[in-house]
This record gives sequence, structure tokens and C-alpha cells, in this order.
Amino acid sequence: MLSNNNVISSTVATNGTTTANGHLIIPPNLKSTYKIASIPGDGIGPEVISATIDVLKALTKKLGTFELEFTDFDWGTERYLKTGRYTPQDYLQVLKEYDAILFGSVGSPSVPDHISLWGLRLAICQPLQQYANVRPTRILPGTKSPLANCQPGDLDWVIVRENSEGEYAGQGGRSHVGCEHEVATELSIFTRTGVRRIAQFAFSVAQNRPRKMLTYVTKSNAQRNGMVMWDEVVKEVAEDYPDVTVDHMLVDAMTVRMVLNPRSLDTILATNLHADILSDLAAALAGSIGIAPTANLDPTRKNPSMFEPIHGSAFDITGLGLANPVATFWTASEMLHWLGESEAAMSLMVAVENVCAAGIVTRDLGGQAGTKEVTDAVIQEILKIN
Ligand SMILES: NC(=O)C1=CN([C@@H]2O[C@H](COP(=O)(O)OP(=O)(O)OC[C@H]3O[C@@H](n4cnc5c(N)ncnc54)[C@H](O)[C@@H]3O)[C@@H](O)[C@H]2O)C=CC1
Ligand SMILES: CC(=O)C(=O)O
Ligand SMILES: [K+]
Ligand SMILES: [Mn+2]
Repeated sequence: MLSNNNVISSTVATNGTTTANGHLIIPPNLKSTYKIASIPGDGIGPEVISATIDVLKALTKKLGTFELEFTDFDWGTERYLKTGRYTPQDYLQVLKEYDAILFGSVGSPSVPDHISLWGLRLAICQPLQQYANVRPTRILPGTKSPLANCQPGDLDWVIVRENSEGEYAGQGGRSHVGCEHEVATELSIFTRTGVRRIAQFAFSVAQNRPRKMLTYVTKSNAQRNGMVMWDEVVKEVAEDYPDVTVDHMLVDAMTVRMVLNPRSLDTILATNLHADILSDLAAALAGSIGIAPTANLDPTRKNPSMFEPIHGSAFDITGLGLANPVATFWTASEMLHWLGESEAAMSLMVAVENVCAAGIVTRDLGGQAGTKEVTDAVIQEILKIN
């Protein structure tokens, strides 16, 4: 089964021309070799990244049309515990030399989560202006949604998450720490520029999907400043995309609609926090968090973009060989699309879908296979490509 509704391919046409309106998407220059920075990170990150590199090596060898050159970076909690930093000082300069970044996850029981997340993932996404976080979700063949009567095709969404500001702007502080009257602030920052650029990006994604529908999500009843500006800016941007049908949901009611009426949704735009939460829900509704990919894109292509599964380090299954590698395989397919290698991207997804359809799936999807069985099966499918 060929998945032609891939998000990245629908953002940038396969011939490399831009389909976005209002912001610069430089057409990808096809290369014979792409330099990929691999950052496996913590927990199950190294397990799913090494599986994905094996699959990508098999794919490029089989196709023979381009090469991927991986450089492995040991940036993670072990490094932090030894050196006090997740990355070297010059890490941004280092990353700028690469065509893309393949990331696993960051987070460990031995370090507070806010230190690890800000030490690595957010330390990359924010300075590299990867402001568009794209999270496709659909039910893969051979797998089941926990929703009754929800078949593949009934749930086929792309969540576009604002990835540079909002609730994760990192502004705030704590005073009188530990005292009874301790006070802590967590300030959300919404800028017109930030909202406009992510709205334009989301409308482009919606416009290039068959149903041309965009639902934007805020909480502009209770939050009467930033969220009201969001609504206004999205409505302004909508005027440039008259062929896209737009509707608005408050985030609480959106959770109800996702569960009760998944067919009514297609492309979804939301803030950093709201989309973070909604996308884990979306993944679970599509079968498992173990299948869902993410692209952290700098749509201007001034900086490399970063690709990762949406899940985290999954301490409860680390080291057991149980991690579902499908999220990272799908992530790799999104990365290939972004590099302009759409045929290879689609071949990879076909291989993954065939393996799912054959029932070779991990426990989170109700199967018996481990990471290795799924990986080997995908490589076998790749070897069948003619
Ligand atoms: N982008 C990133 O690097 C992210 C990092 N984190 C970090 O990861 C750590 C754990 O966070 P949690 O909230 O527990 O979320 P999590 O996504 O790591 O795990 C949630 C649940 O989903 C399961 N799960 C996740 N991925 C799976 C896979 N591929 N196959 C099978 N089951 C899978 C886990 O076993 C666990 O039961 C924390 O340190 C957190 O800060 C969390 C989310 C994203
Ligand atoms: C940090 C996190 O949960 C995410 O980026 O999805
Ligand atoms: K991740
Ligand atoms: Mn998340």
C-alpha cells in the first residue's frame, strides 16, 4: 500500500518547488550523499536509532541512488553527568554542517526532566529555529485503533505544533524557594510573527492534502490575551488560503472531537503545549505512541531540521528489546521526504506498512515481536524492492 499522503511531500512538492505561501521554502538540492547527525540520546533512543540506521543503510544500498553518511554524537545524560553539559559548547556550529539531524530521545531518571529537555532537545530546536513541529498520525495497516469502529482511513491527521515559543518559551522564575510563600511563574510568550509563520505553514500543509481542511485549536475563552491574538492572526492568514476550509476548536472540546469524531479532522494547528498533549492522544488513538513520528522543521532551510519519534525515553522498557521502532522508521521516511528523496521515503513506508500488515508488531500494538524482529522484517521487505 503506497502512502502518498505523507506530510513532508505534501509540504514540498516532489520536484522541489515550494507550495507554501508567504514564507521561503528553498527547494532541496538533491545530493549524492547526505550528512546526517545522529543523536540517539537516552533510554530507548539508542535502541530505535540504531534499528533505524540499519534500515536506512539497507534502503540506500538496495536503491543505490544516494548515500547517507551518519555521524554519531554521544550527547545525552551520560555525557551530562560526566561533563555538566549535554553537548559541547560549539554544538550549534557542529550541527549546521549537517543536512539533517536524527534524534532519539532525552531524559533519564538520574536528572530532572526539565534539565535534560532544555539541555538537549530544546537547546537544538529553539536556536535552530525549527519552529514547525509536524506530527502525522494515521492507523497503519494491520493495526487497530482503541476506538470502536475506527478503521484505517477514519483517522488520518497531521498535527502542526508551534515549536519555538508559547508555553515552552522558558520564561519565568521562582522566588522564596522552599518557603511557604514561594512563588513561581511560567510565562507563555506569543508573538504575531511566531503565530503567523506557523499558521502559514499549517495552511500550506492543509492545502496540499486532499481534504484541504484545517482545524485550529486554542483556549481563547479562559486565556484572554495570547490565545485571542492567536485566533485573530490565524483568521488573517486564512484569507490567503481561500481553498482551505477552516474551523476553530477550544482545546478541551477538541479532545472530545478527536475521540468521538476522528473523521471530521484532517490538519490540526495548535500551540506548543496544546499540540504536545493532543499529539500523544492522537498517537494512542491511532494505535500506539510507538508509531508516531515528528519533524522539527526550519521551513526556511537556513538550518538543518531535526527528526525524532514523538515518544520519550520510555524508562519502563529500556534495555528490554521491546521498543517499537516504527515511530523512528516513519520519522526517517519524513526525513527523506524533507531531503527531497521522496521515492526512497515512500519505499521505506511501504516496507514498514507491509510488516505491520503481516502482523509483525511489538507489544504496544498487541503483537509479540521485539525491536529486532520488526527491524529484520522491514529490512527483508526492503530487499524485495525491485
Ligand atoms: N523529545 C523527547 O526527547 C522527549 C523526551 N521525553 C522524556 O522521556 C522521559 C520519559 O517520559 P514519559 O512521560 O514516560 O514518556 P514516554 O514517551 O517515554 O513513555 C510513555 C509510555 O509510552 C511507552 N512507549 C514510548 N515509546 C514507546 C515505543 N517506541 N515502544 C513501545 N512503548 C513506548 C513507554 O513505555 C511508556 O509506558 C522523560 O524524561 C521525558 O522528559 C518525553 C517526551 C519526548
Ligand atoms: C518534550 C515533548 O514531550 C515533546 O517534544 O513532545
Ligand atoms: K523523541
Ligand atoms: Mn510530547
